[in-house]
Amino acid sequence: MSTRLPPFPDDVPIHPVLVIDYELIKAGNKDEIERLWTAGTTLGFWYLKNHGADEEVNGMFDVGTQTVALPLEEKMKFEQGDEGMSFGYKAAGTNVVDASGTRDITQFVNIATDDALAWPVQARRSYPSTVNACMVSTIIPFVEKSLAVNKTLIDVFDAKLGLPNGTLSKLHPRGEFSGSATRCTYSPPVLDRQAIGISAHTDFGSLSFLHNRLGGLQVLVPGTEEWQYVKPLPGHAICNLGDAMVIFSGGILRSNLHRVVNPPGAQASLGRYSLVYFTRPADSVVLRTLTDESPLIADAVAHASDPKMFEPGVTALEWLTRRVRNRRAVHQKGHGAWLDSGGTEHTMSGSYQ
Ligand SMILES: O=C(O)CCC(=O)C(=O)O
Ligand SMILES: [Fe+2]
Repeated sequence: MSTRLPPFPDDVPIHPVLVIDYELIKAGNKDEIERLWTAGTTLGFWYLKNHGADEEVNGMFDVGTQTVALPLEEKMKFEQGDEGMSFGYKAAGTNVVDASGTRDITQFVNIATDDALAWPVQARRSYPSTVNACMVSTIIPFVEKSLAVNKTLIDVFDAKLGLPNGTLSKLHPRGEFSGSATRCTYSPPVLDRQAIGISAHTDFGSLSFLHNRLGGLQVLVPGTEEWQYVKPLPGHAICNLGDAMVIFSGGILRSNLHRVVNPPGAQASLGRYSLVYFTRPADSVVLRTLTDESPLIADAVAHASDPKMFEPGVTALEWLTRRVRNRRAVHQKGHGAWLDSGGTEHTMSGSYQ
């Protein structure tokens, strides 16, 4: 599927995003680490090349395609439900994309890392047959690669934030239940209007390892109200930081608003598949700023305009559940649930919409 896609047009504005070389990061290259730090503290997005997961990523796109092709009735047996459970199948039209209640067009399946690592034992829930059939050949290898990449990157932020070695890593322990998951997404082509595939959001957890073939992803350009495309580059992942890292770092790190709209130009006629691995803190981790662990973070909080923002007083599981639940269409009577579906962008950019 990857070689014959229509090209991303060259006449739409694209946002400049730093390219980080994973091999150089692993080798401890100081300049590359500095560039990763710049990316994490300015936009919170970067491309990652040489991540070594191409084969697993290609396999996962096939898992996504096969799962989407199942009859809806079959997929609905694994639906997430309306109470904020993030694992399982999410049917198109079950979320809203704005305060007036417009339904989404995007379906996805989220596979819990806890289930991949416990396989064949069921840790969190069951999945469609296409997921089960590829667990050993494709999903577990993809999860292992993603865990390794994200841990390496998180360790770099740990050191740059002045935290005692492994502080952030300990908040993401492999042996404890978490919201970490693999997501295969599909949005059908919409040719007659500008459609929102995934509404404006910051990611809920710590670090996302995203793989795109078609355009459609846009970031809100910091300090403006303008959305710009992030152009998919072959072999390059797109990484972005989530709310938990903003909170842990007292706002030093950025979790930027992004959304998915129609792919641009000739790409608009194709259905859009994408793939993300989300690293999230253990369910029981209380989201709080690591002030006591780092003078740098303590200083950032001391100068923050709204330091209370970084003490939501909830666990990672509660944060995730609230954000997932409150975008479900069923909860949108009045505008309350939509307004309570946001993340750290409320004070970080002041431009949540
Ligand atoms: O599909 C994409 O490009 C982005 C997906 C995304 O932002 C998400 O699933 O959180
Ligand atoms: Fe996202």
